[in-house]
Amino acid sequence: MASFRKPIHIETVIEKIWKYRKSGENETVGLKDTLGRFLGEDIIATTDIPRFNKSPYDGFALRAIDIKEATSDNIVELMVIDCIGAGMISEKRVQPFEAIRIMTGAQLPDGCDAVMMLELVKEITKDGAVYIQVKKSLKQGENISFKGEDIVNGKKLLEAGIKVNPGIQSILATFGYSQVEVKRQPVIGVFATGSELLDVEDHLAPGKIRNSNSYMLCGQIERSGGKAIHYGLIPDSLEKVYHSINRAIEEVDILVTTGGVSVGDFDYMPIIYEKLHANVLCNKIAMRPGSVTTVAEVNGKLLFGLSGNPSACYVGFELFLRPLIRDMLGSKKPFAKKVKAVLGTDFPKVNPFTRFVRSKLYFQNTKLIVKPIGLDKSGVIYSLALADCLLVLPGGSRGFQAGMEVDVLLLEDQEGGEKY
Ligand SMILES: Nc1nc2c(c(=O)[nH]1)N[C@H]1C(S)=C(S)[C@@H](COP(=O)(O)OP(=O)(O)OC[C@H]3O[C@@H](n4cnc5c(N)ncnc54)[C@H](O)[C@@H]3O)O[C@H]1N2
Ligand code: MOO
Ligand SMILES: [Mg+2]
Repeated sequence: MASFRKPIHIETVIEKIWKYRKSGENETVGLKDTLGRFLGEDIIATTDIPRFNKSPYDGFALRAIDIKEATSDNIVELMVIDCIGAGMISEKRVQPFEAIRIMTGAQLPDGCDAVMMLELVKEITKDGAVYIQVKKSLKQGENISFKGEDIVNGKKLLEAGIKVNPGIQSILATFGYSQVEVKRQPVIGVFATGSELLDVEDHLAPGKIRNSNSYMLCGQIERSGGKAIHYGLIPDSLEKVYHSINRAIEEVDILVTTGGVSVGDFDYMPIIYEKLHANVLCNKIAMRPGSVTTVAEVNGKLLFGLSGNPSACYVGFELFLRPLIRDMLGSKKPFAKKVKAVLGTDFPKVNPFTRFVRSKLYFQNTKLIVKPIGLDKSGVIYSLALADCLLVLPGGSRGFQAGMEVDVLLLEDQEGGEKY
């Protein structure tokens, strides 16, 4: 007989699971392998950037004072005494009315305080010496990239827990990090349970469907920064599911199952939690979809029983597993980022539980508009492919009208939020 389950609030679930979160350890990886990883250490500048005053143009380094009066009617001639490219240093020092030919990126020679672009001067040769004819003046400091203008030595540039993007890889390379401390990726095992399930390569048979949740969950785990172990399928068999879970739980930081958590005859997960002597933290959450999301703890490890219904499974992962994974990766903003948007269409359906509607964001002039996408049923999959956010509609007895301001949780954002 199905037992009554008391729904609990999302915040309470977070509080309960947060007690079992584990801070992730660090590991060292080569710089090329850091993309998408999370920094395990703060990154502090160890030099000024640029390291020296340098030329941003191919041109001539000169003294601004010498060309102060230069105009097209008053051409000033400077003698060119040297030529340097990036990586070269001039040993010469300019005297009045002298210049040094300089290429982009080369260190500005001592005594020079401005750079004139090549295209703006005429070069001539007189008595075997090269001169430039200058037709315009420059201010002191004009056309120079100054030492430290980008980054000052000693500045804290990036905090541990930030996701590495290509720009961060450029910083790491600049400061000589051939090896980088990153957070170890939490390992999350995924089992799909259900006798109706087939593998992707299997031919369809009457009453059967292909397992899509495992692939979706592994993708969600990887999008969150974790490492997924795809354990495959288990039919609805108490013994098989129990033994598979018992074995796998040793190999992972968190174990996720989909299916079999509701009250059906073949929904064995509740009995399996008992058999595992698991501490069930929740088995009904005041949310839609995903109300059957179950979380249990076995010897300090979390076991998530997500719904078999694909959309409920997806939402359960995003609300509870994503923040846990991000937290283990050292993120100070482990939750999905929440923004305000304008509801683009009426949503009359009422529900006592908070609803998370797969939706899409649009810009309309300067306004951010959110519209539900696809069918709002927990068994559907198409909306998952198209959604870039979850529209949050608080539970209650009234529907929602177009034009109302609503909260939206971003699915693809990488910065995150401090809470829901
Ligand atoms: N009498 C009641 N029935 C149901 C209740 C309830 O409260 N009382 N809750 C409903 C809600 S809400 C949900 S959500 C589902 C949860 O079901 P389970 O978590 O037990 O999942 P299953 O029964 O195993 O499967 C549900 C559905 O999802 C399909 N499925 C399962 N696994 C996969 C997979 N890996 N890939 C794709 N699709 C999958 C499965 O074939 C079913 O159609 O229970 C409601 N019932
Ligand atoms: O637990 Mo269900 O997800 O509301 O369809
Ligand atoms: Mg079921």
